[in-house]
Amino acid sequence: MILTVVAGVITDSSGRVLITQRRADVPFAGCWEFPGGKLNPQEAPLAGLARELTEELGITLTAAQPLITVHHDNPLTQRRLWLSVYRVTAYHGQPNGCEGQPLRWCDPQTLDPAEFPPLDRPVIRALQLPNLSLITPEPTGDVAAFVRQLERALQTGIQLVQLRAKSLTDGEFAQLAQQVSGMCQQYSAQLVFNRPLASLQRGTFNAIAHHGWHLTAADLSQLTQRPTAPALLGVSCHTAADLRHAAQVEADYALLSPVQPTRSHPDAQPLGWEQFSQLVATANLPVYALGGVGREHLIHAQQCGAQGIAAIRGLWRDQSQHQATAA
Ligand SMILES: Nc1nc2c([nH]c(=O)n2[C@H]2C[C@H](O)[C@@H](COP(=O)(O)OP(=O)(O)OP(=O)(O)O)O2)c(=O)[nH]1
Repeated sequence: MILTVVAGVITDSSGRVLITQRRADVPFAGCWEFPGGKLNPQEAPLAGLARELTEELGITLTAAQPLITVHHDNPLTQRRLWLSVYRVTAYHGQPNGCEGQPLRWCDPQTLDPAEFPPLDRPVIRALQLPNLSLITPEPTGDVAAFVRQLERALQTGIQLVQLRAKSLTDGEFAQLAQQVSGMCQQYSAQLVFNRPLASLQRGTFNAIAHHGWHLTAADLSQLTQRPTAPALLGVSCHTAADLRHAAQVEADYALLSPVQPTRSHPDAQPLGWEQFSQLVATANLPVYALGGVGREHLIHAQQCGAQGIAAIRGLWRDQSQHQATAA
């Protein structure tokens, strides 16, 4: 049996999101959740969301966009629950706990998955992650120029940076990472290191503040559970099996590639947007589109269910810089 639940993320003018507490006499009693509920038979998702938000909060929904859809199979009840979460982008009225439920407005970065039903974990991650993810190109020797260009990219609003420098030794990487980490902190951007799993597990870069890990699909396949060390764990995926494994080890997000033909991997067979959306639909974690994409593909990627796009070339220098360089 399939049960479909819709929920809405309502945001106030300072970016805080509204969460509500579940009653004591229902499953997941006392947990916090995003307001919403079960769809009625034949009910369209947005109509169901509008009904639930009126019943629970006394507001009138006028616009919403998909954020993420996640699912859970319960082997005991043989029930699959689909939870589709929308960002509420416009509504009328003032939210109230119409059913006596407590309400809280929270900074998304402070949401604690332990206070929510387990299915909300990827939903919370989706709220905490930006929609653009920069992968740095291979550094070519001039570290100062590399860091300057990174700063320009951060100034365009990049909030998630993957430092990828395959040609550097661990020692060289650590030196560069110190500077990159300082720069990312200055712009409040999240930073992940793309290094072999063994180096990351050895704690080679532990002295460098506040970084997460990014693992290749090959390294992901070595994991049997989420490593305890990084606060943020990103993984590269190319297949449905990779995505399943990423969700099993509770990675925070995946980069799924290549969506389109790309110069960096000319021999790889592109997924195309249709297959990309099919894979994202059951991924159970936030997924970025990677491979031959840039900012101009962001809206399309999100329409395909993605968190956003990840790119090297497409985000390292933005279009205006390209034009300035060309001119
Ligand atoms: N609304 C909501 N439900 C969630 C979230 N996360 C999550 O696992 N769920 C699950 C819990 C429940 O199994 C199911 C929602 O069912 P529910 O019984 O609360 O829905 P409802 O409001 O239609 O309740 P009712 O009228 O039938 O009493 O979805 C979430 O963030 N929001």
